[in-house]
Amino acid sequence: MIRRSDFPKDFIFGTATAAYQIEGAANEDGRGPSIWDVFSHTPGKTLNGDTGDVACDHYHRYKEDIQLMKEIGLDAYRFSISWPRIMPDGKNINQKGVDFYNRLVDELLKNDIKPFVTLYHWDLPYALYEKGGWLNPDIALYFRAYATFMFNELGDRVKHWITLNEPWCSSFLGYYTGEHAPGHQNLQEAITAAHNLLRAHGHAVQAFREEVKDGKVGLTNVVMKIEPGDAKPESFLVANLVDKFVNAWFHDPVVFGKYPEEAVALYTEKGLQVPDSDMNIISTPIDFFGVNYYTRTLVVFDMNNPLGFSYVQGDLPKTEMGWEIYPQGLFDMLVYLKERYKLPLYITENGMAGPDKLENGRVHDNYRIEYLEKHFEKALEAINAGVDLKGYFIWSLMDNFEWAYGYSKRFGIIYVDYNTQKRILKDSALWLKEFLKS
Ligand SMILES: N=[N+]=NCCCCNC(=O)[C@@H]1[C@H]2[C@H](O)[C@@H](O)[C@H](O)[C@@H](CO)[C@@H]12
Repeated sequence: MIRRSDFPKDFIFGTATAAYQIEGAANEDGRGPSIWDVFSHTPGKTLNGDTGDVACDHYHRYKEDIQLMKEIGLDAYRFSISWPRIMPDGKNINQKGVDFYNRLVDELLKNDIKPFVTLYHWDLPYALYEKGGWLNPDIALYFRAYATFMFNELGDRVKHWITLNEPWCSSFLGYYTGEHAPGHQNLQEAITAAHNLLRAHGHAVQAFREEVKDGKVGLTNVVMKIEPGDAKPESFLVANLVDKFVNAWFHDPVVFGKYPEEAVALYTEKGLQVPDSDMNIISTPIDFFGVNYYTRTLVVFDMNNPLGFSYVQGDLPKTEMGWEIYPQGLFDMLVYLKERYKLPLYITENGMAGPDKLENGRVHDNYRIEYLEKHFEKALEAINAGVDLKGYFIWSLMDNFEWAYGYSKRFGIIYVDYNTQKRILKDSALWLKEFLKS
Protein backbone atom coordinates (compact mmCIF):
# COMPACT_ATOMS: atom_id res chain seq x y z
CA MET A 1 0.00 0.00 0.00
CA ILE A 2 1.52 3.33 -1.05
CA ARG A 3 2.34 5.79 1.72
CA ARG A 4 3.03 9.50 1.72
CA SER A 5 6.46 8.80 3.22
CA ASP A 6 7.39 6.88 0.04
CA PHE A 7 7.51 10.27 -1.71
CA PRO A 8 10.37 12.80 -1.37
CA LYS A 9 10.13 14.83 1.83
CA ASP A 10 9.44 18.13 0.04
CA PHE A 11 6.97 16.62 -2.45
CA ILE A 12 3.66 18.53 -2.27
CA PHE A 13 0.13 17.18 -2.46
CA GLY A 14 -2.71 19.52 -3.34
CA THR A 15 -5.98 19.95 -5.14
CA ALA A 16 -6.87 22.12 -8.13
CA THR A 17 -9.83 24.23 -9.21
CA ALA A 18 -10.55 27.06 -11.67
CA ALA A 19 -12.31 30.40 -11.21
CA TYR A 20 -15.23 29.98 -13.61
CA GLN A 21 -15.89 26.45 -12.39
CA ILE A 22 -16.26 27.23 -8.68
CA GLU A 23 -16.54 30.98 -7.86
CA GLY A 24 -20.03 31.96 -8.99
CA ALA A 25 -20.76 35.64 -8.18
CA ALA A 26 -20.55 36.11 -11.93
CA ASN A 27 -22.06 39.61 -11.85
CA GLU A 28 -20.92 40.68 -8.40
CA ASP A 29 -18.43 43.32 -7.25
CA GLY A 30 -17.75 44.61 -10.73
CA ARG A 31 -16.83 41.35 -12.48
CA GLY A 32 -17.26 41.59 -16.23
CA PRO A 33 -18.47 38.81 -18.56
CA SER A 34 -16.03 36.24 -19.94
CA ILE A 35 -16.39 34.20 -23.12
CA TRP A 36 -17.64 31.35 -20.89
CA ASP A 37 -20.41 33.53 -19.41
CA VAL A 38 -21.64 34.29 -22.92
CA PHE A 39 -21.09 30.71 -24.18
CA SER A 40 -22.88 29.03 -21.24
CA HIS A 41 -25.78 31.47 -21.58
CA THR A 42 -26.11 30.61 -25.27
CA PRO A 43 -28.88 28.00 -25.66
CA GLY A 44 -27.60 24.52 -26.56
CA LYS A 45 -23.98 25.04 -25.63
CA THR A 46 -23.97 23.41 -22.20
CA LEU A 47 -25.89 20.46 -20.74
CA ASN A 48 -29.27 21.64 -19.37
CA GLY A 49 -28.12 25.20 -20.10
CA ASP A 50 -25.95 25.08 -16.95
CA THR A 51 -23.85 28.20 -16.32
CA GLY A 52 -21.17 29.36 -13.86
CA ASP A 53 -23.44 32.13 -12.50
CA VAL A 54 -23.50 30.53 -9.02
CA ALA A 55 -21.37 27.35 -9.35
CA CYS A 56 -20.03 26.46 -5.85
CA ASP A 57 -20.43 30.05 -4.61
CA HIS A 58 -16.77 29.87 -3.66
CA TYR A 59 -16.50 33.66 -3.98
CA HIS A 60 -18.47 33.88 -0.71
CA ARG A 61 -17.55 30.48 0.84
CA TYR A 62 -13.77 30.47 0.32
CA LYS A 63 -13.02 30.56 4.06
CA GLU A 64 -15.11 27.43 4.67
CA ASP A 65 -13.49 25.73 1.68
CA ILE A 66 -10.02 26.53 2.97
CA GLN A 67 -10.95 25.02 6.35
CA LEU A 68 -11.86 21.81 4.50
CA MET A 69 -8.48 21.84 2.71
CA LYS A 70 -6.82 22.24 6.09
CA GLU A 71 -8.88 19.42 7.62
CA ILE A 72 -7.76 17.11 4.80
CA GLY A 73 -4.17 18.25 5.37
CA LEU A 74 -3.32 19.56 1.89
CA ASP A 75 0.08 21.18 1.40
CA ALA A 76 -1.00 23.37 -1.53
CA TYR A 77 -3.97 24.61 -3.52
CA ARG A 78 -4.00 25.42 -7.24
CA PHE A 79 -6.63 27.95 -8.31
CA SER A 80 -7.07 30.39 -11.18
CA ILE A 81 -7.66 34.12 -11.26
CA SER A 82 -10.69 35.38 -13.15
CA TRP A 83 -9.24 37.89 -15.62
CA PRO A 84 -12.66 39.57 -16.08
CA ARG A 85 -12.91 40.00 -12.29
CA ILE A 86 -9.61 41.92 -12.36
CA MET A 87 -10.15 43.75 -15.68
CA PRO A 88 -13.88 43.70 -16.58
CA ASP A 89 -13.20 45.56 -19.84
CA GLY A 90 -9.85 43.87 -20.42
CA LYS A 91 -7.88 46.96 -19.40
CA ASN A 92 -9.10 48.87 -16.32
CA ILE A 93 -8.69 47.48 -12.81
CA ASN A 94 -11.70 46.45 -10.72
CA GLN A 95 -10.34 46.86 -7.17
CA LYS A 96 -13.05 44.70 -5.56
CA GLY A 97 -11.97 41.83 -7.78
CA VAL A 98 -8.35 42.32 -6.76
CA ASP A 99 -9.37 42.43 -3.10
CA PHE A 100 -10.96 38.99 -3.37
CA TYR A 101 -7.73 37.34 -4.47
CA ASN A 102 -5.76 39.14 -1.78
CA ARG A 103 -8.21 37.79 0.81
CA LEU A 104 -8.02 34.30 -0.70
CA VAL A 105 -4.21 34.21 -0.72
CA ASP A 106 -3.95 35.60 2.82
CA GLU A 107 -6.45 33.02 4.11
CA LEU A 108 -4.50 30.18 2.45
CA LEU A 109 -1.19 31.35 3.92
CA LYS A 110 -2.81 31.78 7.35
CA ASN A 111 -3.71 28.08 7.12
CA ASP A 112 -0.26 26.99 5.90
CA ILE A 113 -1.52 26.12 2.43
CA LYS A 114 0.78 27.09 -0.45
CA PRO A 115 -1.01 28.96 -3.28
CA PHE A 116 -0.29 27.92 -6.88
CA VAL A 117 -1.91 30.47 -9.18
CA THR A 118 -3.04 29.93 -12.78
CA LEU A 119 -3.40 33.25 -14.59
CA TYR A 120 -5.66 31.96 -17.38
CA HIS A 121 -8.07 29.06 -17.10
CA TRP A 122 -10.28 29.80 -20.13
CA ASP A 123 -12.35 32.79 -18.94
CA LEU A 124 -11.20 35.47 -21.39
CA PRO A 125 -12.84 38.87 -20.78
CA TYR A 126 -15.59 39.13 -23.39
CA ALA A 127 -14.50 42.72 -24.09
CA LEU A 128 -11.21 41.32 -25.41
CA TYR A 129 -13.02 38.67 -27.44
CA GLU A 130 -14.85 41.56 -29.10
CA LYS A 131 -11.41 42.89 -30.08
CA GLY A 132 -10.61 39.54 -31.73
CA GLY A 133 -9.69 37.58 -28.63
CA TRP A 134 -7.00 34.93 -29.18
CA LEU A 135 -7.10 35.68 -32.93
CA ASN A 136 -5.82 39.24 -32.39
CA PRO A 137 -1.99 39.33 -31.99
CA ASP A 138 -2.40 42.26 -29.55
CA ILE A 139 -3.98 39.84 -27.06
CA ALA A 140 -0.45 38.85 -25.99
CA LEU A 141 0.18 42.40 -24.78
CA TYR A 142 -3.18 42.63 -23.00
CA PHE A 143 -2.25 39.36 -21.25
CA ARG A 144 1.21 40.70 -20.40
CA ALA A 145 -0.37 43.76 -18.76
CA TYR A 146 -2.77 41.55 -16.76
CA ALA A 147 0.05 39.20 -15.74
CA THR A 148 2.33 42.08 -14.73
CA PHE A 149 -0.42 43.57 -12.59
CA MET A 150 -1.09 40.24 -10.83
CA PHE A 151 2.62 39.52 -10.27
CA ASN A 152 2.91 42.94 -8.64
CA GLU A 153 -0.25 42.43 -6.59
CA LEU A 154 0.37 38.88 -5.30
CA GLY A 155 4.01 38.12 -6.12
CA ASP A 156 5.18 38.94 -2.59
CA ARG A 157 3.12 36.00 -1.25
CA VAL A 158 2.59 33.75 -4.32
CA LYS A 159 5.78 32.11 -5.54
CA HIS A 160 4.41 29.48 -7.93
CA TRP A 161 2.64 30.64 -11.09
CA ILE A 162 1.19 28.98 -14.18
CA THR A 163 0.58 31.26 -17.15
CA LEU A 164 -2.02 29.23 -19.09
CA ASN A 165 -4.10 26.15 -18.39
CA GLU A 166 -4.20 23.80 -21.38
CA PRO A 167 -3.79 26.07 -24.43
CA TRP A 168 -4.72 22.97 -26.51
CA CYS A 169 -8.25 23.15 -25.07
CA SER A 170 -8.52 26.94 -25.45
CA SER A 171 -7.46 26.74 -29.11
CA PHE A 172 -8.65 23.38 -30.45
CA LEU A 173 -11.83 22.91 -28.39
CA GLY A 174 -12.60 26.64 -28.55
CA TYR A 175 -11.79 27.31 -32.21
CA TYR A 176 -11.80 23.91 -34.05
CA THR A 177 -14.31 21.48 -32.52
CA GLY A 178 -16.37 24.36 -31.07
CA GLU A 179 -17.34 22.43 -27.93
CA HIS A 180 -15.76 25.12 -25.72
CA ALA A 181 -16.03 28.93 -25.75
CA PRO A 182 -16.00 30.85 -28.04
CA GLY A 183 -17.43 27.93 -30.08
CA HIS A 184 -15.73 28.55 -33.43
CA GLN A 185 -15.13 25.71 -35.89
CA ASN A 186 -12.18 26.71 -38.03
CA LEU A 187 -8.85 24.86 -38.03
CA GLN A 188 -6.89 27.88 -39.23
CA GLU A 189 -8.32 29.94 -36.38
CA ALA A 190 -7.33 27.19 -33.93
CA ILE A 191 -3.73 27.29 -35.17
CA THR A 192 -3.67 31.08 -34.98
CA ALA A 193 -5.23 31.09 -31.49
CA ALA A 194 -2.72 28.48 -30.30
CA HIS A 195 0.14 30.66 -31.50
CA ASN A 196 -1.20 33.78 -29.79
CA LEU A 197 -1.77 31.80 -26.59
CA LEU A 198 1.88 30.73 -26.68
CA ARG A 199 2.97 34.30 -27.42
CA ALA A 200 0.92 35.49 -24.44
CA HIS A 201 2.60 32.81 -22.33
CA GLY A 202 6.06 33.99 -23.42
CA HIS A 203 5.28 37.62 -22.68
CA ALA A 204 4.02 36.69 -19.22
CA VAL A 205 7.22 34.75 -18.49
CA GLN A 206 9.31 37.78 -19.51
CA ALA A 207 7.23 40.00 -17.20
CA PHE A 208 7.56 37.43 -14.41
CA ARG A 209 11.36 37.57 -14.56
CA GLU A 210 11.17 41.32 -14.02
CA GLU A 211 8.51 41.27 -11.27
CA VAL A 212 9.01 38.15 -9.12
CA LYS A 213 12.70 37.42 -8.70
CA ASP A 214 12.27 34.56 -6.22
CA GLY A 215 9.33 32.80 -7.88
CA LYS A 216 8.81 29.89 -10.27
CA VAL A 217 6.69 30.06 -13.42
CA GLY A 218 5.52 27.36 -15.79
CA LEU A 219 2.95 26.30 -18.38
CA THR A 220 0.29 23.63 -17.84
CA ASN A 221 -0.69 21.44 -20.77
CA VAL A 222 -3.11 18.58 -21.06
CA VAL A 223 -0.85 15.58 -21.73
CA MET A 224 -2.51 12.65 -23.43
CA LYS A 225 -0.91 9.27 -24.02
CA ILE A 226 -1.68 8.72 -27.72
CA GLU A 227 -1.71 5.06 -28.77
CA PRO A 228 -2.75 3.19 -31.94
CA GLY A 229 -6.29 1.84 -31.71
CA ASP A 230 -5.51 -1.19 -33.89
CA ALA A 231 -2.52 -3.23 -35.06
CA LYS A 232 -2.20 -1.63 -38.52
CA PRO A 233 1.28 -0.12 -39.14
CA GLU A 234 -0.40 3.06 -40.43
CA SER A 235 -2.11 3.49 -37.06
CA PHE A 236 1.26 3.50 -35.31
CA LEU A 237 2.38 6.26 -37.67
CA VAL A 238 -0.84 8.19 -37.08
CA ALA A 239 -0.48 7.85 -33.30
CA ASN A 240 3.00 9.35 -33.51
CA LEU A 241 1.63 12.20 -35.64
CA VAL A 242 -1.32 12.96 -33.34
CA ASP A 243 1.10 13.04 -30.42
CA LYS A 244 2.88 15.85 -32.27
CA PHE A 245 -0.40 17.74 -32.90
CA VAL A 246 -1.62 17.49 -29.33
CA ASN A 247 1.40 17.21 -27.04
CA ALA A 248 4.53 18.44 -28.81
CA TRP A 249 2.66 21.36 -30.43
CA PHE A 250 2.36 23.06 -27.03
CA HIS A 251 5.65 21.93 -25.50
CA ASP A 252 8.26 22.15 -28.29
CA PRO A 253 7.88 25.91 -29.05
CA VAL A 254 8.24 26.72 -25.33
CA VAL A 255 11.53 24.83 -25.02
CA PHE A 256 12.97 24.56 -28.55
CA GLY A 257 11.39 27.68 -30.13
CA LYS A 258 9.79 25.72 -32.97
CA TYR A 259 6.74 23.62 -33.80
CA PRO A 260 7.19 19.88 -34.55
CA GLU A 261 8.12 19.68 -38.23
CA GLU A 262 5.96 16.67 -39.16
CA ALA A 263 2.84 18.43 -37.91
CA VAL A 264 3.79 21.73 -39.60
CA ALA A 265 4.29 19.84 -42.88
CA LEU A 266 0.86 18.26 -42.71
CA TYR A 267 -0.88 21.55 -41.91
CA THR A 268 1.01 23.31 -44.71
CA GLU A 269 0.12 20.49 -47.12
CA LYS A 270 -3.53 21.18 -46.28
CA GLY A 271 -3.05 24.84 -47.22
CA LEU A 272 -3.03 26.09 -43.60
CA GLN A 273 -0.73 28.91 -42.43
CA VAL A 274 1.47 28.01 -39.46
CA PRO A 275 2.74 31.20 -37.78
CA ASP A 276 6.36 31.41 -36.68
CA SER A 277 6.53 34.91 -35.19
CA ASP A 278 8.03 35.65 -31.76
CA MET A 279 9.47 32.18 -31.21
CA ASN A 280 12.21 33.89 -29.19
CA ILE A 281 9.52 35.26 -26.83
CA ILE A 282 7.56 32.00 -26.75
CA SER A 283 10.72 30.10 -25.77
CA THR A 284 11.65 32.39 -22.87
CA PRO A 285 12.93 29.77 -20.38
CA ILE A 286 10.41 28.46 -17.81
CA ASP A 287 10.97 26.70 -14.47
CA PHE A 288 8.60 23.73 -14.88
CA PHE A 289 5.86 22.15 -16.96
CA GLY A 290 2.47 21.49 -15.35
CA VAL A 291 1.05 18.15 -16.48
CA ASN A 292 -2.71 17.58 -16.63
CA TYR A 293 -3.07 13.83 -17.16
CA TYR A 294 -6.41 12.02 -17.39
CA THR A 295 -6.29 9.19 -19.85
CA ARG A 296 -4.95 7.77 -23.07
CA THR A 297 -6.37 8.51 -26.48
CA LEU A 298 -6.60 5.82 -29.17
CA VAL A 299 -6.33 6.77 -32.87
CA VAL A 300 -6.49 4.84 -36.11
CA PHE A 301 -5.57 5.61 -39.71
CA ASP A 302 -8.67 7.02 -41.42
CA MET A 303 -8.54 8.32 -45.00
CA ASN A 304 -12.04 9.82 -44.62
CA ASN A 305 -10.88 12.27 -41.97
CA PRO A 306 -9.26 15.52 -43.22
CA LEU A 307 -6.24 14.92 -40.98
CA GLY A 308 -6.02 11.20 -41.81
CA PHE A 309 -7.02 9.77 -38.44
CA SER A 310 -10.01 9.18 -36.20
CA TYR A 311 -10.45 8.50 -32.50
CA VAL A 312 -11.60 5.06 -31.35
CA GLN A 313 -12.94 3.84 -28.01
CA GLY A 314 -10.67 1.58 -25.95
CA ASP A 315 -11.96 -1.37 -23.91
CA LEU A 316 -10.50 -0.48 -20.49
CA PRO A 317 -12.83 0.53 -17.63
CA LYS A 318 -13.93 4.15 -18.09
CA THR A 319 -14.87 7.13 -15.90
CA GLU A 320 -18.14 9.08 -16.21
CA MET A 321 -16.42 11.13 -18.92
CA GLY A 322 -15.96 7.97 -21.02
CA TRP A 323 -12.19 8.27 -20.48
CA GLU A 324 -10.28 5.03 -20.01
CA ILE A 325 -8.61 4.57 -16.63
CA TYR A 326 -4.97 4.13 -17.67
CA PRO A 327 -2.41 4.91 -14.95
CA GLN A 328 0.45 3.54 -17.07
CA GLY A 329 -0.05 6.50 -19.40
CA LEU A 330 0.87 8.86 -16.57
CA PHE A 331 4.20 7.10 -16.05
CA ASP A 332 4.87 6.96 -19.80
CA MET A 333 4.18 10.68 -20.32
CA LEU A 334 6.14 11.84 -17.25
CA VAL A 335 9.20 9.94 -18.49
CA TYR A 336 8.65 11.18 -22.05
CA LEU A 337 8.42 14.82 -20.91
CA LYS A 338 11.51 14.48 -18.70
CA GLU A 339 13.59 12.95 -21.47
CA ARG A 340 12.47 15.40 -24.18
CA TYR A 341 12.43 18.69 -22.21
CA LYS A 342 14.57 18.08 -19.12
CA LEU A 343 12.40 20.33 -16.91
CA PRO A 344 10.94 19.81 -13.43
CA LEU A 345 7.31 18.70 -13.52
CA TYR A 346 4.19 19.14 -11.41
CA ILE A 347 1.08 17.04 -11.97
CA THR A 348 -1.24 20.04 -11.94
CA GLU A 349 -4.35 17.92 -12.57
CA ASN A 350 -5.27 14.26 -12.28
CA GLY A 351 -8.58 12.82 -11.15
CA MET A 352 -11.82 11.28 -12.31
CA ALA A 353 -15.52 11.94 -12.71
CA GLY A 354 -17.45 9.25 -10.86
CA PRO A 355 -21.05 8.08 -10.35
CA ASP A 356 -21.03 9.79 -6.95
CA LYS A 357 -24.19 9.21 -4.92
CA LEU A 358 -25.02 10.79 -1.58
CA GLU A 359 -26.13 7.98 0.78
CA ASN A 360 -26.92 8.82 4.42
CA GLY A 361 -24.60 11.81 4.28
CA ARG A 362 -21.69 9.88 2.76
CA VAL A 363 -20.28 9.28 -0.72
CA HIS A 364 -18.60 5.89 -1.01
CA ASP A 365 -16.37 6.67 -3.98
CA ASN A 366 -14.05 3.66 -3.60
CA TYR A 367 -13.48 3.80 -7.38
CA ARG A 368 -11.92 7.25 -6.95
CA ILE A 369 -9.70 6.02 -4.07
CA GLU A 370 -8.51 3.18 -6.32
CA TYR A 371 -7.99 5.61 -9.24
CA LEU A 372 -5.89 7.94 -7.10
CA GLU A 373 -3.88 5.13 -5.50
CA LYS A 374 -2.98 3.68 -8.89
CA HIS A 375 -1.97 7.09 -10.27
CA PHE A 376 0.00 7.92 -7.11
CA GLU A 377 1.87 4.64 -7.59
CA LYS A 378 2.74 5.54 -11.19
CA ALA A 379 3.87 9.01 -10.14
CA LEU A 380 6.17 7.43 -7.53
CA GLU A 381 7.44 4.96 -10.13
CA ALA A 382 8.32 7.95 -12.36
CA ILE A 383 10.19 9.64 -9.52
CA ASN A 384 12.14 6.43 -8.93
CA ALA A 385 12.88 6.36 -12.69
CA GLY A 386 14.55 9.77 -12.34
CA VAL A 387 11.73 12.19 -13.14
CA ASP A 388 12.03 15.45 -11.18
CA LEU A 389 8.36 15.42 -10.16
CA LYS A 390 7.72 18.02 -7.45
CA GLY A 391 4.04 17.81 -6.72
CA TYR A 392 0.63 16.35 -7.45
CA PHE A 393 -2.66 18.29 -7.56
CA ILE A 394 -5.86 16.27 -7.63
CA TRP A 395 -8.61 17.49 -9.91
CA SER A 396 -10.68 18.55 -8.12
CA LEU A 397 -11.07 19.88 -4.59
CA MET A 398 -14.84 19.84 -5.02
CA ASP A 399 -17.51 19.04 -7.59
CA ASN A 400 -17.89 22.00 -9.93
CA PHE A 401 -19.02 23.35 -13.32
CA GLU A 402 -17.58 20.84 -15.79
CA TRP A 403 -17.70 23.14 -18.84
CA ALA A 404 -20.04 21.86 -21.58
CA TYR A 405 -21.14 19.01 -19.26
CA GLY A 406 -22.40 21.50 -16.71
CA TYR A 407 -22.87 20.08 -13.21
CA SER A 408 -23.49 16.54 -14.43
CA LYS A 409 -19.91 15.38 -13.91
CA ARG A 410 -18.50 15.18 -10.38
CA PHE A 411 -14.67 15.27 -10.12
CA GLY A 412 -14.42 16.46 -6.53
CA ILE A 413 -13.06 14.69 -3.48
CA ILE A 414 -15.64 16.91 -1.76
CA TYR A 415 -19.29 16.52 -2.75
CA VAL A 416 -21.27 19.71 -3.42
CA ASP A 417 -25.03 19.67 -2.96
CA TYR A 418 -25.87 22.49 -5.38
CA ASN A 419 -29.34 22.98 -3.87
CA THR A 420 -27.93 23.88 -0.48
CA GLN A 421 -24.24 24.54 -1.33
CA LYS A 422 -23.43 22.06 1.44
CA ARG A 423 -19.98 20.49 1.19
CA ILE A 424 -19.55 16.81 2.19
CA LEU A 425 -16.16 15.06 2.31
CA LYS A 426 -16.37 11.97 0.11
CA ASP A 427 -14.64 8.76 1.24
CA SER A 428 -11.79 9.75 -1.10
CA ALA A 429 -11.22 12.91 0.96
CA LEU A 430 -11.19 10.85 4.16
CA TRP A 431 -8.78 8.41 2.53
CA LEU A 432 -6.54 11.29 1.36
CA LYS A 433 -6.53 12.74 4.89
CA GLU A 434 -5.15 9.44 6.22
CA PHE A 435 -2.76 9.03 3.29
CA LEU A 436 -1.27 12.47 3.96
CA LYS A 437 -0.47 11.35 7.51
CA SER A 438 1.00 7.98 6.42
N1 LIG B 1 -10.52 12.21 -25.05
N2 LIG B 1 -10.03 12.67 -24.14
N3 LIG B 1 -9.62 13.05 -23.25
C1 LIG B 1 -8.91 13.77 -22.40
C2 LIG B 1 -9.03 15.23 -22.79
C3 LIG B 1 -9.09 16.02 -21.59
C4 LIG B 1 -9.29 17.46 -21.99
N4 LIG B 1 -9.88 18.17 -20.87
C5 LIG B 1 -9.15 18.44 -19.80
O1 LIG B 1 -8.00 18.14 -19.67
C6 LIG B 1 -9.85 19.20 -18.70
C7 LIG B 1 -9.02 19.84 -17.73
C8 LIG B 1 -9.37 21.26 -17.31
O2 LIG B 1 -8.20 21.95 -16.88
C9 LIG B 1 -10.39 21.31 -16.17
O3 LIG B 1 -10.91 22.61 -16.08
C10 LIG B 1 -11.49 20.28 -16.42
O4 LIG B 1 -12.51 20.41 -15.43
C11 LIG B 1 -10.83 18.90 -16.34
C12 LIG B 1 -11.87 17.77 -16.43
O5 LIG B 1 -12.46 17.77 -17.71
C13 LIG B 1 -9.78 18.72 -17.39
